[in-house]
Amino acid sequence: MTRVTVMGAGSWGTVFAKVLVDAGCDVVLWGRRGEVVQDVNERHENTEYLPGVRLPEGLRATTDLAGALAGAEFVCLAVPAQTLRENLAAWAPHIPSDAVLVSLMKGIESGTTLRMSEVIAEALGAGPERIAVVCGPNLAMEIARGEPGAAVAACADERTAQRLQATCMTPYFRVYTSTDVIGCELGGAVKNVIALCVGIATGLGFGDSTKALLMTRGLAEITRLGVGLGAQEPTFAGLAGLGDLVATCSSPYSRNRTFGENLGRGMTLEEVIAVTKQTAEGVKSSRPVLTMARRHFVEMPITEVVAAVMHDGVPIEEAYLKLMTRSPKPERYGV
Ligand SMILES: NC(=O)c1ccc[n+]([C@@H]2O[C@H](COP(=O)([O-])OP(=O)(O)OC[C@H]3O[C@@H](n4cnc5c(N)ncnc54)[C@H](O)[C@@H]3O)[C@@H](O)[C@H]2O)c1
Ligand SMILES: O=P(O)(O)OC[C@H](O)CO
Repeated sequence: MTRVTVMGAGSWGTVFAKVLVDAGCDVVLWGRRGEVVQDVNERHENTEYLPGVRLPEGLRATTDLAGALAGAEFVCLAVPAQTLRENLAAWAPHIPSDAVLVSLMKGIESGTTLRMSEVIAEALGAGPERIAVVCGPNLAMEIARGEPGAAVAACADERTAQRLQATCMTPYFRVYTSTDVIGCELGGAVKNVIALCVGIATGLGFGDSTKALLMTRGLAEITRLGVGLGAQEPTFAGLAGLGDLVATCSSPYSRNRTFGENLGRGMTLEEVIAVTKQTAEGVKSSRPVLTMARRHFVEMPITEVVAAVMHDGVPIEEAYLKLMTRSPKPERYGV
């Protein structure tokens, strides 16, 4: 039995741990809070994050860091992107030196503009053959219910990607491999920024034509950035690109889309932050994504207005006008 540790007992960490148990692994879920851990162990539920979802009895949860990580062959990381570096500093002494480190996260580190795999490499000094990511259209609640879903397991080393694929495939969760770590991570992180914009449009009362416009042009700017940073263009037509963008921008389960929708409905940024209990990665990631884009001379107009609304106090009406009154140009997809 493959021994896997999942670090972070929020929505996705808990669901991915369930997937791993269903795939036949020996899984330990590490959480910070005793009450969540107790809930998982005693009631087989994570009431706070996934009310009503029955978790497998074989899933063990713990707050004991050393015990959780001892003997892990895969360590899956599912904490908010902006907390990863400080967490890894505390976890590092307990992580087995040959464990594969799997990012389940979809964010870009503020300040450094690093992807999660890059933060892992820096913080743990691990080589690319030990660092993988899992990305795709995976809304926690839907995968938790066993609805058919799929993801991409990406690693620079194809054999590691294949090992990871074998570790988390179930009859309801299909996993493909890729060696395009950059493309998968950027697809996952930047779609959150586009979903914020789609949410704002939804909150303003706009319909499917506007949403399709934002998703299509959003994919164009994600692809431009990705290719500029060395990703493979076809990745953005796949599960980690188009797939995740469509799922997130369409789903009322998406925290990013919901965050934007609340803003579009007229709540202030402070009010939306106060009612958002789970992680909406696009809010903080919008700024470092824009910084990367500028550094690489990539135009990202949707990201630009989202970052302006989230960080510079620009009113959404102004942002909307700015997007719609850009200079006329031919339609271009990708670079
Ligand atoms: N929820 C989904 O549907 C989904 C799907 C795929 C990927 N993801 C990605 O997974 C990552 C985690 O998201 P989530 O949905 O589990 O978020 P969440 O908000 O549901 O849970 C976050 C977890 O991290 C913990 N946490 C918060 N601050 C922490 C800190 N400083 N140190 C340690 N732990 C801390 C919380 O207690 C909680 O257990 C994000 O990058 C997200 O984009 C989420
Ligand atoms: O709830 P969100 O907006 O973080 O999106 C969840 C997943 O990333 C969808 O694939």
